[in-house]
Amino acid sequence: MTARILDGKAFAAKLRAQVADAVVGLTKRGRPAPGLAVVLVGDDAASQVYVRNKVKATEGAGMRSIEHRLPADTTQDALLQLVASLNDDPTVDGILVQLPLPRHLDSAPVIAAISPAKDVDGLTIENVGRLAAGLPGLVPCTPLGCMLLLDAALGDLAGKRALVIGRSALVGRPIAQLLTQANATVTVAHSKTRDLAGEARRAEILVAAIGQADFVRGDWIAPGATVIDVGINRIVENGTARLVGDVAYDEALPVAGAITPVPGGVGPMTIACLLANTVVAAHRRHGDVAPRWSLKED
Ligand SMILES: NC(=O)C1=CN([C@@H]2O[C@H](COP(=O)(O)OP(=O)(O)OC[C@H]3O[C@@H](n4cnc5c(N)ncnc54)[C@H](OP(=O)(O)O)[C@@H]3O)[C@@H](O)[C@H]2O)C=CC1
Ligand SMILES: Nc1nc(=O)c2c([nH]1)NC[C@@H]1CN(c3ccc(C(=O)N[C@@H](CCC(=O)O)C(=O)O)cc3)C=[N+]21
Ligand SMILES: [Mg+2]
Repeated sequence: MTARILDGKAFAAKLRAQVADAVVGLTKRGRPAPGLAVVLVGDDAASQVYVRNKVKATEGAGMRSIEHRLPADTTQDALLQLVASLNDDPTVDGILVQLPLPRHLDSAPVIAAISPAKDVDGLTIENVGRLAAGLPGLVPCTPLGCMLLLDAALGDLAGKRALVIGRSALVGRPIAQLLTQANATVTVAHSKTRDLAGEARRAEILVAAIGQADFVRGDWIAPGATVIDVGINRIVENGTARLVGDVAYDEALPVAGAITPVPGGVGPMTIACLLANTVVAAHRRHGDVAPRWSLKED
């Protein structure tokens, strides 16, 4: 047996097409094309990849991309001022500040400065609270992408045992909340978890968001489980660099029922969801009913 490969690139293309349709709809009602502003301070490697792919996708969907690349020695005040000006800019519907910031900057006040209505990363206290309370808001892109993939792969998740490895504000925690909302039975593991392999073996859905190359081994995976590999790890082998996930993919392939590859899995979905969130934010700002996204076969 070999796992069904969940082709994130293909699913993301489908979502981007839905986003592009929604942009056409907005334009037909006389609304401006949605604008997405990205702020990158310094030169974090994972963020560089993200920004590059994002600019292309934004323009491909008929949206406007606004890029602010600031030097690594940018001051906290300058960054806060930039965020304030993006909040006030009527041509900007979504604001994303790339994390991590250089060490001399404090991310909490920067995130707090983002208008919740433009917070397409879903990181402000307002949107975190809305997700926790089950109220509509803006949901972080990677968790949203994982849920769309799971919905397409499995349909109803009610009663399924899910393990999320990782509890970050950007990835692990919101994924666990969305899985709970979808009626899965959710366990959250982290660096203090005892017998992680044992926890993993019980999971029908396994989400790895750790940041360690090939950390989850093949014999941790329950036969037939659905594996969502969020990790983006750059490794150098025989002098050449490549991206690998948090799951030992070759070991997992003969055991899992379905699996996302890296690259080509969750990453492209994150970008498509960023566009989707920006279009949702634009609809709400204009008082229009926001679209709903689904990648299920129809
Ligand atoms: N595909 C995509 O679109 C995206 C991919 N990523 C990638 O996903 C990965 C995770 O990102 P992020 O959540 O931001 O990372 P963080 O470093 O913020 O969080 C990592 C989490 O993994 C846990 N962890 C670390 N080591 C272990 C271990 N040995 N055993 C069990 N748990 C462990 C940590 O536990 P503790 O809390 O106890 O420290 C923490 O909760 C990274 O590779 C990142 O590059 C991130 C965003 C988007
Ligand atoms: N505020 C904030 N929000 C984020 O969501 C955020 C962030 N900061 N900082 C950096 C991480 C990392 N991240 C990625 C998203 C997509 C790809 C991606 O497109 N990956 C593709 C392409 C890889 C390639 O081009 O080689 C893939 O996996 O197939 C990668 C990495 C978002 N992050
Ligand atoms: Mg990927």
